[in-house]
Amino acid sequence: MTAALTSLSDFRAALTAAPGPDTTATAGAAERNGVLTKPPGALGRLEDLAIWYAGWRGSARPEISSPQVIIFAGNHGVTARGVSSFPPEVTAQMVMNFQHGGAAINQLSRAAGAQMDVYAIELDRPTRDFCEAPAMDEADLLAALNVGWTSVNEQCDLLVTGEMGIGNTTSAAAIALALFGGQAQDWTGRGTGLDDAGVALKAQVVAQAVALHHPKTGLDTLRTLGGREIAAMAGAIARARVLSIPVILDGFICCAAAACLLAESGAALDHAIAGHASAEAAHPALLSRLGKAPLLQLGLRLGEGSGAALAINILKGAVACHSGMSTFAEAGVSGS
Ligand SMILES: O=C(O)c1ccc[n+]([C@@H]2O[C@H](COP(=O)([O-])O)[C@@H](O)[C@H]2O)c1
Ligand SMILES: Cc1cc2nc[nH]c2cc1C
Repeated sequence: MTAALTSLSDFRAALTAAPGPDTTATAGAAERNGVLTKPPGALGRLEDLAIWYAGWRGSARPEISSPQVIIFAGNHGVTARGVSSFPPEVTAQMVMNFQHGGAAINQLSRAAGAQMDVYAIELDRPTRDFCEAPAMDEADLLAALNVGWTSVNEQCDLLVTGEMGIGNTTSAAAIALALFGGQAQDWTGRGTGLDDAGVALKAQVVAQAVALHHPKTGLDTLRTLGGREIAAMAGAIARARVLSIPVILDGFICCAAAACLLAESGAALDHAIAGHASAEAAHPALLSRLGKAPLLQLGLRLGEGSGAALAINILKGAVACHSGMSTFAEAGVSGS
């Protein structure tokens, strides 16, 4: 089992020191891609995906056989301000639903052939209302990062992190505002279904929180404005980076977690792609700040890792073509 980190500086150091992709495998995969039985470029983005995946797995002809989907759940003190259209008890109720196999992500994980794990993190101890105080202290942040860090199956060959947390689009909007600037309205959306008046109130909450803390680093942004499930996603994505396990990012909240890592290290997300653009209004802008183009755009706004889980099969398709197709020479097909 993965050992827990003992300090935030250990976390930073591990993230910064993580190795990049295997350039020999990348070059080998690019060469193989050039001789497969198809017109050059005919598989479009699938070709780039397969070569990228090959580099991270250290093999010019890789396979995807063991994806892992991990769902983290947390509760948010800021829900007391009326920022969500659902009550906070839904977080724990949905955790039960995940555990009984009844949620969308259970079905999508099964359809993708993925192992699915669920971590409910101190649901009866919500983070503090970040309009009044930092959401977490350093010990809370480290504990939540460690839930994610230690949850990654070292044998998996692809990771999706998803979340459940009523109120967490407020937290994600505050993180985006703190890291990327602009106006609170630019990052504030409807979440589970607020009306216009609700969105206006939520934007005030987001502005107030960022004005109170204006954090200077990615980890301090996570601590002051984040939530436990958001920190756990960051911990898992970072652990995957250290283990060279490719990651598919999910919606607005998952990308806010990822953005905190990017603020710590410019190469922190090189092992990650964007599964989809969610219907949360600011998600496309957040993806562009991460430098990621989404694979899917289906109008999803569920969270739970749902869009990323759907994208597993696209990546599987890319890698299956890359590794399974015959070359022109093998198939006796004439080249151009
Ligand atoms: O993934 C997204 O882009 C997304 C967009 C809107 C809502 N959600 C989900 O809805 C919950 C947060 O919405 P809210 O309105 O309570 O902040 C949380 O459980 C998320 O998983 C997720
Ligand atoms: C029912 C429900 C399911 C969810 N799954 C992720 N976020 C959610 C929010 C609600 C409200």
